[in-house]
Amino acid sequence: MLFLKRLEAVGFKSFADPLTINFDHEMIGIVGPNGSGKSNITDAIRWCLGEQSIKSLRGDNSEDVIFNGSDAKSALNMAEVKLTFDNTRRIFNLDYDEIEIVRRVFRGSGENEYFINNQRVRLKDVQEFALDTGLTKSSLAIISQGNINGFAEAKPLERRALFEEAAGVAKYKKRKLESLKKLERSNENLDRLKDIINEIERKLPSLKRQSSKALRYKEKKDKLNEIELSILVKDITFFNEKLLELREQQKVITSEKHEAERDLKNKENEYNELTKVNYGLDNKINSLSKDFQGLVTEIGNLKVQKIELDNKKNSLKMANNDITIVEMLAKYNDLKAIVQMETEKLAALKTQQVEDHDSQRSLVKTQGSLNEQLGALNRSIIRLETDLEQAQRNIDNQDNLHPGVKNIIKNKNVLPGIVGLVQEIISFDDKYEYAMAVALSGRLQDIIVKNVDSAKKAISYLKQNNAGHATFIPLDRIQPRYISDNEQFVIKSVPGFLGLGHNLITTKKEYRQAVDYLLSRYIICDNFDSAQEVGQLLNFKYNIVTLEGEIIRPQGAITGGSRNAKQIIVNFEKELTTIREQLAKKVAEQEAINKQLNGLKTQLEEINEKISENQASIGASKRQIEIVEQDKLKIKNEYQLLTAKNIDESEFENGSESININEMINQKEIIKVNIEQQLNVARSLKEKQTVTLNDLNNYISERRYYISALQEQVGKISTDISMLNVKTQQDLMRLTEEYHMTYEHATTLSLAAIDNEEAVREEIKQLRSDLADIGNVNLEAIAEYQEEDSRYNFMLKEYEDLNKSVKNLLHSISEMDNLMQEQFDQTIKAVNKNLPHTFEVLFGGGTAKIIYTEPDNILETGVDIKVSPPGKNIANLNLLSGGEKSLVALSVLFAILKARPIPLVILDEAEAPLDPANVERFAKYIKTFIDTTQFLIVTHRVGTMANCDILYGATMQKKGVTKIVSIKLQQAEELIKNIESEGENRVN
Ligand SMILES: Nc1ncnc2c1ncn2[C@@H]1O[C@H](COP(=O)(O)OP(=O)(O)OP(=O)(O)O)[C@@H](O)[C@H]1O
Repeated sequence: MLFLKRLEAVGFKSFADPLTINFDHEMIGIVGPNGSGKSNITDAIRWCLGEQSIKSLRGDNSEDVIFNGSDAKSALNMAEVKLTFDNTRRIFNLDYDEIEIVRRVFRGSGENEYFINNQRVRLKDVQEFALDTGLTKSSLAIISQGNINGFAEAKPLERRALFEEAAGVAKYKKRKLESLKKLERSNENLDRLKDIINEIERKLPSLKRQSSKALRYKEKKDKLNEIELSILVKDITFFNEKLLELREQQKVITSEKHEAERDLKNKENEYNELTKVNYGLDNKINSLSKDFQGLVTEIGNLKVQKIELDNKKNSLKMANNDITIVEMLAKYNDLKAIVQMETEKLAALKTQQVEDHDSQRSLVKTQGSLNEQLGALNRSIIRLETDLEQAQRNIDNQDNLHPGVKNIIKNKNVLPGIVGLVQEIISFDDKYEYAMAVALSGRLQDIIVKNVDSAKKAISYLKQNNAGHATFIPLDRIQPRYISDNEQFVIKSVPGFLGLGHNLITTKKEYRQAVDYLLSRYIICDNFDSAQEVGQLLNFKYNIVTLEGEIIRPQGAITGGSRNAKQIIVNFEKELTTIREQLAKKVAEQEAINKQLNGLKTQLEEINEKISENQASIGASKRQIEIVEQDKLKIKNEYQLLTAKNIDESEFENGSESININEMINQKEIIKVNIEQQLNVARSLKEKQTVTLNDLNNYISERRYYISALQEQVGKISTDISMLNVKTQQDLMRLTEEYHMTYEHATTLSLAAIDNEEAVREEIKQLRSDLADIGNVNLEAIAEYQEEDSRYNFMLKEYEDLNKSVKNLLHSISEMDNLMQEQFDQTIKAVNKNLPHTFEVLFGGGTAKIIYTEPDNILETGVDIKVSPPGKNIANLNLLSGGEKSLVALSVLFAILKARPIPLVILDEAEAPLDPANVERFAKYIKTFIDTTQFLIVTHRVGTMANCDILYGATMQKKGVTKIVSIKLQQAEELIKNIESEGENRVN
């Protein structure tokens, strides 16, 4: 039978050159001198079929099979052997007519590669294949000179292996061994799983308790959180609405209060004016009363005088009077002098009066202009107050800020380390407004924070609440980069260079680093020409900004055009401060004018008093003149009466009109009536004004009371606002700290509806008390329990599966045992049937029998062999000669081949110990098996060679490199002769 079709090798042992041997015959002989590489062919076949024992391949390590180099050829780095089998009889369980097996090994890595029909396979696969060929270490399919006696000398158990191989149970045994190993591993795993399951079972009940307690806690806590969050949001919303309402109320009441205060002021002014008028009326009434009384007295005096004169006249007429004329004249002259003096005094008083009136007019004029100024000032103050309110509103609302920035600033109190915005910490001269706006463009709303950690927290806050984004400048991290001293020195001399950006900013010491960081690489120039010059000097390396707001960027890009400063830097704080300053200035001006007006008022009062006093003095002076004139007239009349002539014609220009006392009395009466009328008018006026004054006084009291009530309300609202602010802040803080969200974000959530707030608050109380009752819980126990429970179930399942597979393994082992036992026993029986015959053929008589050492334990029994060569009775195989031992082994091999054919048998000088007659018998007998077995025979024996179908000669034409050539029997015989004669020569 043709089985092994071809062997190809390169680099394997002495096969340095590529070698191909076509085994196209059933009985192939290989001949050649010692060391020519014949046995290397057998080694190559075994190695290719997965032989792992390097010792049996006559080497020390796996790389020893690679060609090591010789005088003729240097060493190779790889060995490769390829075997091509005929598989038309499907000896290999593969659906191919031809099977190629390749093995390679590489020097250095020692790595082996296996291929079956060009498919890379594992060693195990190739070894399974080898079992199908029967060409394994322990089989009788490869018999060499070295192990031919081994069969006879082996122990029964070692010999059993050979029959197992022949019975084809070796592969089941191998599988059984694997199954047993697997069984052992599975049992170990079962123990391990049992331990784990026990451990989990111990832990699980306590974990379950903890988990269900934690679940109860969590359920209540979640519920509490949910409704508490709703309540919190509801409260904040309510507080916000209430705050709006209160602020509106406060505004309305404050404006009402202002209105009332203005009204009060007007009424107080009115009251003061009226009081002043009343005071004037009192003076007038007093003065008129005084005049009236004076007139009454004068009229009375005149009447008495008239009576006296009438009496005197009568007595003078009756007797010589004693009154000296001289005395009368003297008296008269005295009175004349008094009149003279009094008239001069009167003239001086009138002059003074004119002057006082002038002063009074000038003061009134000044008062008028001051009042005008005051009016304008009041209007400015109202305007500024409105602006102030607007600025404050802008600050409160912070509408100019980006949403992210606004959110951070709003929550500044709950976020750590927030310092403020860039726009809040800087100030600079107004003339740099455009330049700074350009230099800081986009950075004004950067947020300065104390450190990187604060920035991180703020960013995660923004992320968590989806509240926009912002840029942060951490003071502990930023590193300003400055323009070098040399460069500064160069540009300082350029006319129009104003300074470096950071040097033109005023800020607190602690923010200096941030300002330097933002502006230290900006150069400020007064116009574009100087900016251009600076740029050229520094090779356009830095930003250069002009006062007009043009900017030359590094590498020369220019931005410019018209701008609106107000739109550039919207700094409400600054605006607020400016308005406050303006307002303070106007209020100071208002106070100064009020002060001036008060001074004027005092001056006017003084001048009015002076005028009234002067008026009174003029009146008194006039009255005095009148009285003295009357005295003069009296003397004149008496004189006339006495002397019947005028006292002094020159003195009495109206001498023709004699003074008539009656007439004087009449005149005085008329004046008196007139004064009386004036007095009545003044008194009734005063009465009316007193009523008005009282009314005003009452009104003023009422207004004051009303204002203080309003003030009280404003105070109360302020307290309420503060309280609400505190509550809102507390709730917002809880929202941030406990729920990690902003109010705005919370309002976007779908929260539990609160229909009955009282009930919900009651529920919160109940939940809190429930939670307190539950006490300490381990929330992680929930996940732990779930994990452990599913681990437990998983382990149980594993345990069951493994248990099942153990049972399956046991079952298949027992099946394999049965199969092996049956197959083994059948094979032994079949071999025993053939052995007597094969024994007899090879020994030329006698008999042999295979026996079990433990017939009751076929599965493990050793195998012995009883032989009886012709005429001999042998108790022990060791007693046989070397040749006999070889013949026993060969007869068993042939018995096996008869019982169960093996496709390939390799015999490496197996017949060497036999004598020529036995060699002949041996070779002829082989011939009877070639229908079912292919033989590869390494031989030196002519008898064998003569029976081979083809002979190959192994030579080493190149030193150390085997070459195989096909030779004829005659050439082989000559070759053998040469070898033998060379051997004899060496011996001689
Ligand atoms: N790795 C190797 N590299 C080179 N040559 C090797 C290597 N391994 C073995 N050889 C050579 O192979 C030869 C042995 O070959 P082999 O045993 O096949 O000879 P043989 O023809 O069977 O000899 P004999 O008739 O004495 O049994 C030796 O010369 C040995 O040096």
